[in-house]
Amino acid sequence: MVIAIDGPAASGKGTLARRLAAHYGLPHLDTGLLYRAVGARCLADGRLGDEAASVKAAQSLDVSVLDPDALRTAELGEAASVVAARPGVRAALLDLQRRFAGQTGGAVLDGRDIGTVICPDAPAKLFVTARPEVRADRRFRELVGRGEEITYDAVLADILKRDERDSGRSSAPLLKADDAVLLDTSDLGIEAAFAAALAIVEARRG
Ligand SMILES: Nc1ncnc2c1ncn2[C@@H]1O[C@H](COP(=O)(O)OP(=O)(O)OP(=O)(O)O)[C@@H](O)[C@H]1O
Ligand SMILES: Nc1ccn([C@@H]2O[C@H](COP(=O)(O)O)[C@@H](O)[C@H]2O)c(=O)n1
Repeated sequence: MVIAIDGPAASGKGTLARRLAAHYGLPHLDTGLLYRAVGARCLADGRLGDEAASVKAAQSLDVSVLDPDALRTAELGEAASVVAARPGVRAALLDLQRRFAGQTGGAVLDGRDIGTVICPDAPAKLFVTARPEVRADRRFRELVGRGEEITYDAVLADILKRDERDSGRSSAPLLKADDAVLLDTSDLGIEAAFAAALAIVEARRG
């Protein structure tokens, strides 16, 4: 079974994707890490503004060496969102995501365009969201917990800016697929959100 999970930044989709993958014994791909890795390469080369360089970075991405801890910074979230708006970057990362989803037994993928572009035929699709202030608070606590020096206001501003860029781009914008189930986790703790997500997937399985 393929489970496709989309939603805006820090909505909790990765947490739910990991929990669902563990529950069903499926492999999980956090597709945001791919764009973060491309953004990181471009930043390191001083070429974030260079579209051709970002496409090349995406084409030569080695997914076996992705370091989630190093990639989950606020700076790389922003860089990822910049390169992710470029059609050539998205095209370069399409096949590997589809191959991952096509594994025997299925997979869980989370991102922005999983239900709309990468796995349009997935039987179970969730669109996970939460109010921006709630998402900012969760992400602020996470980043501070990991030692980043950042303010709540800066995190909220980053989230709003990324939401706007991700939703407004012409190539694979952040969108709820018509057949995705909306799950607002604003007033749900992690366990309650997982129970709700599991119920949605079970209903689709049945
Ligand atoms: N329902 C919840 N209640 C409280 N905290 C949550 C909940 N879901 C997730 N979190 C916490 O919020 C933060 C963001 O969650 P997560 O990384 O799953 O979001 P995401 O949508 O995958 O983010 P991104 O798009 O940036 O990858 C994490 O610190 C996570 O532990
Ligand atoms: N399927 C995807 C996944 C991610 N992006 C872009 O990457 C940025 C970082 O993603 P996180 O999930 O790690 O926050 C995100 O803001 C998007 O711009 C994407 O376009 N498609």
